[in-house]
Amino acid sequence: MEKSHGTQPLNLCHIQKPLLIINRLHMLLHSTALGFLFYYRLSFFFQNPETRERTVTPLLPWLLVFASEIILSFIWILGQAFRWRPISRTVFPERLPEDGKLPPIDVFICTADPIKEPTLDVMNTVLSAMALDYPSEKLHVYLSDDGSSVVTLHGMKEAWKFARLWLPFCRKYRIKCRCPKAYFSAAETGDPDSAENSDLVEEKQKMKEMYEAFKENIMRIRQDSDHIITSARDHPSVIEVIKENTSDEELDHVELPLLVYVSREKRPSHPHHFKAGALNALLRVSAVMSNSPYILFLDCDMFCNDSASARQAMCFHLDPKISPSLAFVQFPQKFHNVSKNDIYDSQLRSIFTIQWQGMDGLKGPAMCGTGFYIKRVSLCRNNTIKDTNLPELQMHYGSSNEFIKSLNQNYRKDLVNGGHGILEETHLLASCHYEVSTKWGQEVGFSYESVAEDFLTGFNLHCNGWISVFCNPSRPQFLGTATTNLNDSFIQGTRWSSGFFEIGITSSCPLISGPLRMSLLQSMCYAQLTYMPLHCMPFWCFATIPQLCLLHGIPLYPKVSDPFFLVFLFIFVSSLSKHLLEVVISGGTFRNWINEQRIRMMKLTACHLYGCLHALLNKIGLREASFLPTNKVEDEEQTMLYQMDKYDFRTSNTFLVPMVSLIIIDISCFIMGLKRAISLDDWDSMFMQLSLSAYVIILNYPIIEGLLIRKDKGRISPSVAPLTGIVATIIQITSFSLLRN
Ligand SMILES: O=c1ccn([C@@H]2O[C@H](COP(=O)(O)OP(=O)(O)O[C@H]3O[C@H](CO)[C@@H](O)[C@H](O)[C@H]3O)[C@@H](O)[C@H]2O)c(=O)[nH]1
Ligand SMILES: [Mn+2]
Repeated sequence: MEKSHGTQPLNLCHIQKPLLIINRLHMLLHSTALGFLFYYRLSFFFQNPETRERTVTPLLPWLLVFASEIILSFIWILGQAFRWRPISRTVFPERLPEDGKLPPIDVFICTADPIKEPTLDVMNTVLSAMALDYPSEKLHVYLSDDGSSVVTLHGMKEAWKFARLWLPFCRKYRIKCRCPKAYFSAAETGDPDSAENSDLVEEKQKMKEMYEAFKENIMRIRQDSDHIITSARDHPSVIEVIKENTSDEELDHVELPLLVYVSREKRPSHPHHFKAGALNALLRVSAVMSNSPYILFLDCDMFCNDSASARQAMCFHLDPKISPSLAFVQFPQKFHNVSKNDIYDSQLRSIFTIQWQGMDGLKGPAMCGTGFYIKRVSLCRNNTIKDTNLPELQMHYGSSNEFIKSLNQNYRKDLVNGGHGILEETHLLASCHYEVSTKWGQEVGFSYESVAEDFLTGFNLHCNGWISVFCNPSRPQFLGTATTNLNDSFIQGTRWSSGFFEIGITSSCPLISGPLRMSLLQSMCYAQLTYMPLHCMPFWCFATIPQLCLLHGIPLYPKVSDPFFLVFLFIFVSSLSKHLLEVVISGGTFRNWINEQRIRMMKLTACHLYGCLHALLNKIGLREASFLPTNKVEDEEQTMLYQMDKYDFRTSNTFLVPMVSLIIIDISCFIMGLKRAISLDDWDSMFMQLSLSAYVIILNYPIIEGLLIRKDKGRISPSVAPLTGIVATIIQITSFSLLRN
């Protein structure tokens, strides 16, 4: 086996043949049906004006519904690019060269708020990263603290002390899950059975006590520093290499990765650009310290669940066939706190099964901010500038000559022995004015143009000819904290929609700049993601226009006796069943499918709408971009509701009002429409519209339940009702006057 590397491949790629065939067949059938639909809609305009008069359908609703169908079909066509060539990959880490030949890795973890992101959990992530199965002299862990909190800094020191005990334990017993919290709380971690090994049982117990002590220390720091208030928005930079000596000789000899605390300078006068700004500061600071050619990015809520990820990523980065153009290896985001029925689709199933596998078969998945190993040069290096042109280099990268030297990959500082003068340099690099009139945030590092910094940065890399791969081994490599309440899901969903849509309305729009710089299919994938929030427009139309027309007896769809009825029926059934198939293929259930349809509808009504609005307002300068971190504190009551599949409606009225108004309109139109259909015996022409309203009502049943039936804390507060009543009435009256015209 030793000799085999070099001859045997480090990774393999398989095309998912059956899925590919099903997908393409479905594309053919569905698009044919869409063709018929367009024919039906268009022929309306060429009808003899006299007959049109008799069909009593006014032009406006017909145009609105047709426009919605066009938008939906357009996004559907873009989405087919994900389904064109799905692939999967296998890796063979045992074929990697010996440890001495492995390249160094930096790990970047970022945290922003010690209240919303509990220090103990952040430290668990830090520990799991320090304990990656990789030579420790080649591993450097950096934590960026945007909250600049003493609790976090002291927490790091405690984590360092605990790592001295924890790492040898993990190495000795080859523990897979090296996040202590997860290891001690899980019933099953996939690790060697302790029943077989009495040493392990004993040591595990001891280790658990040590962990409890570590936990208590962190709690104590928290209490002790309650009175120290640092402003997260106004503070100098703090950079510290964590190193604590003990009196224990033996422990002092345990080899640990370099651990660095970085809190960049922040001043109200300078925009800090949220996470992207924090990551760029880390890129610079780490460049003059360890300057590793590869970097693993982690959010503070995402721990390493398998210590093997670094080696698995290297199976791609060290593969001579793809390595020169490979920018990053993306692992899926998986979550430790997702319930079986997953009512908020917190696991983002579609993205991490269907979409990323599909992009992997093209030029590689988009970047998702956490859980990826990237080549440093792909983020920092601009090959068009000559190494000797210092003024131009400084215009690009800023004034630090040390940083510019680091662009030469062989540059490395001996930090363990002091790294003379380096700490001063890092303060310059982490200062808030360092980036002023440089290319940071534009051509260098993470992009500042969108709050979905990861997505845009990945897109730019693909535009510049880089590729990426998606590595999805059966054991989750990283586990994060998913949002498990409506409020956080909405805040996150709004941020993503606005971030994505922002990109769609800039000059770097995937539809324009994409096809010129990457393959057509790859740019279609990006375009689908950026324009996906636009779904809210057709959705709002479909959930109001046909219903209001129903109320007024205006038919918008073919009669049941018309052959075109079958076309519409087919399109509806075909898209629902394709979604069901995709859910089932990725291990989901019928229940998951319904829940996904449901939450998708809720998100469309509220957060995609606001996302698009925010993006437009940001664009014209009427609003300032914001990145609210999600809440990672476990709330018992909320977790209980989530586990019981009950929506937690304790969210802002701005989200609730549109959702509830829509449902009120639908119900009232459905009842009146039904009455009308019965009295006039007009089923034939109104059947489609009746079914559509029924579908919206059934799917949104939890909202009705939350409004009228539930009595627990998570119900929809009755105070919303008057407001929604007003909104619903206004919509109905305007529509009435419009339709009568
Ligand atoms: O000003 C800020 C704001 C956030 N963060 C960090 O950014 C990370 C992600 O924030 P989180 O609140 O967990 O947001 P999510 O919506 O869960 O993040 C998803 O979406 C982001 C883009 O919107 C990506 O960057 C993330 O990787 C992806 O997991 C966390 O570690 C935060 O500490 C900062 O460092 N500085
Ligand atoms: Mn998160």
